[in-house]
Amino acid sequence: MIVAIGTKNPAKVHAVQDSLIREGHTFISVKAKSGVNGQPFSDNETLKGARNRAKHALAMTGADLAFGLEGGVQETESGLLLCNWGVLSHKEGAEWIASGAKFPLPEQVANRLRQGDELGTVMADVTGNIHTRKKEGAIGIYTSGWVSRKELFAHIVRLLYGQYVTSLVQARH
Ligand SMILES: O=P(O)(O)OP(=O)(O)OP(=O)(O)OC[C@H]1O[C@@H](n2cnc3c(O)ncnc32)[C@H](O)[C@@H]1O
Ligand SMILES: [Mg+2]
Repeated sequence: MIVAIGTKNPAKVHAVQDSLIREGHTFISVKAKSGVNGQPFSDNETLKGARNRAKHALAMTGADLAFGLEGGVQETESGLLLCNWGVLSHKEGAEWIASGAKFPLPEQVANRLRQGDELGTVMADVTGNIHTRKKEGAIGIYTSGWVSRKELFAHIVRLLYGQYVTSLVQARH
């Protein structure tokens, strides 16, 4: 099967490829538009970005399945939480969704986002490395490496793919 991934960000691409390594699929990664703000500010907007990326990746490649993975933030009473969403779209129209683990960003980082900066830019300033969003990510920095951005997306990928496999099993009964 051909599996598309709606991004060129290696943290996301490797999350898909490594998680599904034993499935024998062919992967194509394409820069797919999210159609939402560069820095989504709610669960809904982040999910919408993931869905748009999955749909666009399917259309751009003619693949059988496509992953859309999107990062955003969500304002809560306990601070600004990093949130991540994924959508897996099948060419026949079926779709599965899943979100990732959440944690609060430090207040000084959260305040820059509230003022309009993107997290990728803020993390580049904090770490002095413009590639942080493609590597360990904010989650890697603020957990001292205990959870990386790739691991976070890998969990979402397994939640999505597992739901897809379950639908195949159920279709046989
Ligand atoms: O190339 P794409 O797939 O767009 O990857 P991205 O890193 O821009 O990721 P998103 O668009 O999904 O994330 C929205 C914004 O949040 C940033 N971001 C999200 N999670 C991050 C993390 O863990 N570390 C650093 N920046 C992060 C990201 O750089 C964007 O500014
Ligand atoms: Mg982006």
